[in-house]
Amino acid sequence: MKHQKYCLLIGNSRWHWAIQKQEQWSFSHTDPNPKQLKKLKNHLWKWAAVGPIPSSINLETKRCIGIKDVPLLKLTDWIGIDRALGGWAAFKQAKSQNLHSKGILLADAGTVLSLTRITANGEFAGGQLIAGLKLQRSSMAKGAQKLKPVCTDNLPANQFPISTEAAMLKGSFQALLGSIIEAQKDSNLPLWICGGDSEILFNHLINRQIDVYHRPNLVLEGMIDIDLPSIPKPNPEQSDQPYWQP
Ligand SMILES: Nc1ncnc2c1ncn2[C@@H]1O[C@H](COP(=O)(O)OP(=O)(O)O)[C@@H](O)[C@H]1O
Ligand SMILES: CC(C)(COP(=O)(O)O)[C@@H](O)C(=O)NCCC(=O)O
Repeated sequence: MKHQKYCLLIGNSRWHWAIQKQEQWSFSHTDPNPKQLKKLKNHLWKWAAVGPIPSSINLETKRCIGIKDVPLLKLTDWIGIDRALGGWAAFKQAKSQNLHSKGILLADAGTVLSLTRITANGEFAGGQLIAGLKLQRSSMAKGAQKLKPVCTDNLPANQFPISTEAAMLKGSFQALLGSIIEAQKDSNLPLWICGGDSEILFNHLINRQIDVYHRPNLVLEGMIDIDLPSIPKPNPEQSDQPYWQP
């Protein structure tokens, strides 16, 4: 089966792909791989980056999504494109289900946990940035003499573990969970959550009487939907375009 087109978001930990097969989009998250990207760079439909772009590859600038392409109001030019796209996609989905009357709060649990507030009118209204789960754990190991890198992702069930590693795992997770719960309380907005650590966070959030919607691939969904004035709209009749699977 041929892949008609794909989108790439370069994150700070991983590369995130949306791949269209026939009429269906699927999503995949890979380690950065400049060699593979070199092979397919001429076939990318749209791309965007908040992480490092390999210097050896010239990706087509007309296919790069910028802040100006995202139809939210009051966006700053320094906000991460992943926050803008995720916020727009969440706002659009909320609006289509009539869940946007108060606005929304987006939590993107990536390398950095970004909290992004969007008003009922679709305006960017600030947020918070917190070191993400892996980053918290690696920073503790780097910055404290007696803390070693954690070797597992398994979250301890015990709220107050005895071992150092389990305490690091639990503490970093609670830092994220607590930040999200507190921000949701402060904003009193429905919470949308996406990103690499969103599933485990969602599983802990659903029991907390919070209005929470889990859409792990919101940023890629935003990329698929966004119109770029510089590139033609896809022709659904044309199924023999070049393809590549990450
Ligand atoms: N295979 C994986 N590789 C790296 N991080 C992963 C993986 N699976 C889940 N994660 C979690 O995802 C988080 C990074 O989220 P991700 O959405 O990949 O970040 P980014 O968009 O910044 O590249 C990490 O904190 C980590 O705990
Ligand atoms: C906050 C981020 C580092 C998150 O990146 P990620 O963890 O998703 O790779 C990124 O959105 C970014 O570089 N933002 C620029 C600053 C801002 O949004 O205010």
